[in-house]
Amino acid sequence: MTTTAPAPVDSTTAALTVTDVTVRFAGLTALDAVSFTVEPGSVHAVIGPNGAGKSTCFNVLSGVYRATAGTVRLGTTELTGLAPHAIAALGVARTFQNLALPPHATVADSLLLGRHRLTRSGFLATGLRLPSAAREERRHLERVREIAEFIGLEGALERPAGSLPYGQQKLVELGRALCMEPKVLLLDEPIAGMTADERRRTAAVVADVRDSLGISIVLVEHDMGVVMKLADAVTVLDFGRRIAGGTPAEVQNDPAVVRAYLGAPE
Ligand SMILES: Nc1ncnc2c1ncn2[C@@H]1O[C@H](COP(=O)(O)OP(=O)(O)OP(=O)(O)O)[C@@H](O)[C@H]1O
Repeated sequence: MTTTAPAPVDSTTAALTVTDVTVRFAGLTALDAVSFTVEPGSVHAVIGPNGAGKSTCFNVLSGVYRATAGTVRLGTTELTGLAPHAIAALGVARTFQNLALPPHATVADSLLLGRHRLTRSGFLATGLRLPSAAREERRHLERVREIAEFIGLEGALERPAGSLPYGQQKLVELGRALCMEPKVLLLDEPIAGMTADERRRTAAVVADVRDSLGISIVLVEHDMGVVMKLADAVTVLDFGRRIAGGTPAEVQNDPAVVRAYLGAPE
């Protein structure tokens, strides 16, 4: 579905390693010593029934919540306890479950927001319209165009992002995260609320992000069909604990997973 793929990130992208992460909220253990590894260039789904701890896990990875104990590392770089912007700057980008696009900004401007941390020219150089700043701006716009093409929205660059159908707005969000040139992309229910067509299109883009760009993806998703089709590995949570992990086929047949989903007695 894509024509021009943006240049791939370093194919030796590091693994994202979650080790014994525990998160406690007053009296409640939302995550209990959870460990898993997101292999470079893979789609790793985190699933589980309602209240299992998926969002909490996502929020720890993106730095919104601080783990009570345990570590998160990208390669050898410690991410534990860093602020969200610092984690993003180290190459872990996220999308949001609810749309977080400025309502009147064009698609191009929305994508450019993702380039912000990569912008070198200072305020003064840009303000004075120095040639170096102009060159840099051209480079960013070129990249924005490539990424718009990658997500299939090159024809919509000058349209207000808020005027697009919901599924396309979600793709703009994904594109904005890609504009950060991440090593790992955290996707929080990327297809929730979409039509069947939008779901198919988004799933294809997500697969393409892995296959063409080599970016690792952590996918928190309720739609089992999509998880089973897209994921290379699955971590299953229930009541804050990791109850199973493996390939989609392995976890699907795991009695603990079946019990957790069906609520059958032990
Ligand atoms: N900020 C918070 N303060 C207190 N408790 C929280 C907070 N966030 C989550 N929890 C609790 O932690 C547990 C895990 O919630 P979490 O939202 O991570 O689960 P989930 O698997 O994402 O659920 P769902 O599928 O319903 O979104 C729940 O019991 C929830 O009520």
